[in-house]
Amino acid sequence: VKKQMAELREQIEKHNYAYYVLDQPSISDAEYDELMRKLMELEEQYPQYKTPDSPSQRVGGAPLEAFKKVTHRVPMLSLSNAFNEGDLRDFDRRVRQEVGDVRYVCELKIDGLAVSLRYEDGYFVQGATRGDGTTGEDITENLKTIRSLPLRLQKQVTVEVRGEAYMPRKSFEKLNEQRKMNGEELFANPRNAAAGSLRQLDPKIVAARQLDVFIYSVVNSEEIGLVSHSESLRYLDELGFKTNPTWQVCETIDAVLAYIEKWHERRTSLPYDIDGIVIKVDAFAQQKQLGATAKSPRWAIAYKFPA
Ligand SMILES: COc1nc2nc(N)nc(N)c2nc1C
Repeated sequence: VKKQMAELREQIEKHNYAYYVLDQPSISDAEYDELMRKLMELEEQYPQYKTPDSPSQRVGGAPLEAFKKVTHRVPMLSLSNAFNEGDLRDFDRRVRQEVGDVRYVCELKIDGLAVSLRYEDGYFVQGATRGDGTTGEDITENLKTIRSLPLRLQKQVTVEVRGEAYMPRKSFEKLNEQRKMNGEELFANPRNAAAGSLRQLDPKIVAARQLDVFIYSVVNSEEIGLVSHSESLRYLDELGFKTNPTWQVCETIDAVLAYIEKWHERRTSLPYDIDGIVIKVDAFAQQKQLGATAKSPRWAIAYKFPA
């Protein structure tokens, strides 16, 4: 039975990955539900074979009294902003003055909320909100309900990663439909809906909100031996995280401006809200040279779309 349950977990997480990370369903919902039912029945009968990474942990346990506080070992900084081409050219000039020739990585800035996820030997052990950058709230149980968040990585590594939890626009519209029917106050936008959902003390409510997450950085990248941001993004894919596939290396600020133009036009075709573009120096050695202020990294900037 123990082996049968391990195989069931493996199978269900494989379908989970295909559906929620690759967006390519591998079995029908009915078959998936049947596998889940079978696993939860066996976990009822043989609790001794239940494991922390079991997909049954995603449906949400008992509501919490309150959220525990979490101190971030590496502060979660916020990005400084650029509002026009001049700001971006100033950023590029300053960076080149300090580090010489440089490559950037451009990414969509998802309009959600920053989260930090810790894994030990490949198992998800804790997830927290940004909070004030130093102290956040432990929302581990709520984050487990996000189907694209792996409960166990493809490698047995101890890693801390950061990303953006968000509510896809379809989930947002469905949620507000329901709230309208129940005469409840509507959420103003997907970002508020995601923040409000992750602050729920009852994980079962969170599970129903159909949140998602994009992972965009490895905190202990040096320890792991990664040398650039683009390499980290590939590493995150290998570990089984959901990363946003639209990132691009840009050798010049003109290429950055072109990327911004492209995604400013295309953003309504995305299934989630973005509020800008993030530009990062790719090489970690150069990021280190540029360092950070108390508030923000000096090797990255967020270009905000005009409201
Ligand atoms: C390096 O720090 C960051 N990187 C980011 N990257 C993306 N794509 N989106 C963000 N919101 C973001 N936020 C921060 C603080």
